[in-house]
Amino acid sequence: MDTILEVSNLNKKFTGFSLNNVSFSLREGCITGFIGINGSGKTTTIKSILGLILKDAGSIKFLGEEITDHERELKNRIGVVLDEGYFYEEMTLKEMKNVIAPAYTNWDEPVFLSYMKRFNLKLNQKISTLSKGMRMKYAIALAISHHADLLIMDEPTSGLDPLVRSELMSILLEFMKEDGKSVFFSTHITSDLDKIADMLILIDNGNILFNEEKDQLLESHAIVKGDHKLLNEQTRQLFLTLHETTYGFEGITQDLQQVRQQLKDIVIERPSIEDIMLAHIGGPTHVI
Ligand SMILES: Nc1ncnc2c1ncn2[C@@H]1O[C@H](COP(=O)(O)OP(=O)(O)OP(=O)(O)O)[C@@H](O)[C@H]1O
Repeated sequence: MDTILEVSNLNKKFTGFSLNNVSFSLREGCITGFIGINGSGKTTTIKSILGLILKDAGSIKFLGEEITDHERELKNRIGVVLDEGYFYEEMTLKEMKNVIAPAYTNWDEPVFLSYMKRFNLKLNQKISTLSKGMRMKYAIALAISHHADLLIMDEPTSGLDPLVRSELMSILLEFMKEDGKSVFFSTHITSDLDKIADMLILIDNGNILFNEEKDQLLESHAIVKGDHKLLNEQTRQLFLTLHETTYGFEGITQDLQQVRQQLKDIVIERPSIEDIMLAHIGGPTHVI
């Protein structure tokens, strides 16, 4: 599968926070979830990719070309949905569209109008009167009406109810039906990714901790529960995180084969993406 976007050694320093040699690549035809807790660096990474903040160092290649060298041409092929919708509140949806559309050479008005209809959005409605869900749908309609190959979204599901979140997931899956499309979206609501993500990238404190296929990640990790007596210095090493009480333990392992060999009478369960994320950043898993 071809690489659509390649981020190499991206560095950005703020007082008290830095992106440290952030490197990852996005594959064509994949939905990639960019996960991490609040303040881990997701927005900073996305804004650096889009040139909305100036990176200190690093390279960002879109389809093999340095993005800053062919900015206008390459950005024509990227659709963007940002956390703070960069809209003028007093404008109507039509007026705002008239500001945005000319920036894209491939703008497709009939496609835009079909999304408006489908999302039940009125062109003469003011931006300020949109609910959060409607605002998100409007932002998506604007982002995908110029035949973008890559859709980049920063926390698109934040603040949305489960119904709208699930609608959004369906829209993304539909967008992916056409050949050569890719989606990169950041979220801390990892349950949104259970059904739709192909790849997962975890960032923590400005460092990439993993960039792997979702199914592979779910298969290579397991929740293990057992009697406290099974734990010793050696068996403890088999776990990424471990919660112990006087009665039992619960841990997440990446080495199930060794766990099965060394620990008997254990219960093994499938972890969620959230369990895996928290295990890698050293946060709490379940409370026993
Ligand atoms: N312009 C800025 N100046 C100084 N610090 C900043 C600036 N922008 C972001 N930061 C800091 O960088 C860190 C990472 O922020 P960022 O918004 O990238 O995290 P995030 O993973 O997107 O978080 P969230 O999920 O809460 O949106 C935070 O500590 C934030 O305060």
